[in-house]
Order: sequence, then structure tokens, then C-alpha cells
Amino acid sequence: RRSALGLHRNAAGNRAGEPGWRHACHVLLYAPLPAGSPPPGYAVLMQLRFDGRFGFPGGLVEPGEESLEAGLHRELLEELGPAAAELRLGPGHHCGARAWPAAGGGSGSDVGLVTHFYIRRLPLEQLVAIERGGPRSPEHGLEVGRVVSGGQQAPGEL
Ligand SMILES: O=c1[nH]cnc2c1ncn2[C@H]1C[C@H](O)[C@@H](COP(=O)(O)OP(=O)(O)O)O1
Repeated sequence: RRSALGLHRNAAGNRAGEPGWRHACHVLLYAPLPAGSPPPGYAVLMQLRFDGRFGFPGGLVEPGEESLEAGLHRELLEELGPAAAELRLGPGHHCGARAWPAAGGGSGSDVGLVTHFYIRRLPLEQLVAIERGGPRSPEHGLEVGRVVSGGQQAPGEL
């Protein structure tokens, strides 16, 4: 079954193996700050990428991965480290996708990209644990320069 985004699901719900398209999944992880914190009252986890830009953790799903969420989970372990193992991201956290067709029409290795975005609310302690674990991730100092959320500056954490 093919959707308007070029995604399809087989009987097992696999949406990662569509020929002609690659998929990238990124996630916004956020946590409410203690009452009385200045607006917006949330800490949001972001990372300084190797290319000098800030972005959300995640990346390209590899062909053959079981699902979009399996690819996202692998990327999070690589970029955030072991503290990301507790994140249980499923289709219910998927909040949107956008298809970017291949510039040359999708022949050969010229494929389109579908970017998927997930959102997950966490307790502040878990977000801070992920932020603090950043230097232990396999990609620290490589694809990822730093992981920051602002949660470590929350009242009570100083
Ligand atoms: O934060 C993002 N939100 C939405 N789309 C994004 C974000 N960061 C990257 N992207 C798009 C643009 C990139 O070409 C692809 C792949 O992402 P990337 O993180 O560079 O993938 P790898 O780590 O190289 O697998 O997604």
C-alpha cells in the first residue's frame, strides 16, 4: 500500500524499504521545567552537528531496517549514547513527514528523501541524563559536537 508520501507498508508494517526513496527520522525530545521557570518553561534537546549547525538527533534509516523507528533508535544510540536506550519511540510519536523528490526524477542512485519528525515528552531527569551522557556516545566528537538541552540549568540543578 503506497501513501501520498511514497511510503508503503507491507504486512509487517515495514516502511523503511521503499525503493526510490530514502527516509530520515529526527526527534524533538523535551521536558517541562520546574514551576516558576521562565517561559517557555521547557527544556529541548538539540545537538551541535559536525557541520556547525544545530539540529535534532536522528538521521538516515538504512535500507533493510525493520522500521522507521528501528532506524531512529539506532541513530539515537549512536548520537546520544546508552541513555537513549530507554527511549521507546513508536509510530504514536510520529508527528509529520515531508517528501523531497529526487532532483533528477529518481532513476538509479538518484533517490528522493522523506524526512520524518517525532516528538517525545520526557521527565526532566531523563532529559538531563541523556544530555549528560552525550560525551559517551559513539558519535561524540565526530558527527555530533555537543548535546544540549538547557535542562541542567533548571532551578535545583545549579
Ligand atoms: O533536525 C532535522 N529536522 C528535519 N530534517 C533534518 C534534520 N536534520 C537533518 N535533516 C534532514 C536533512 C539531511 O539530509 C537528512 C539526513 O539527516 P542527518 O542527520 O544528516 O543524517 P545522518 O546522521 O548522516 O544519517 O535529514
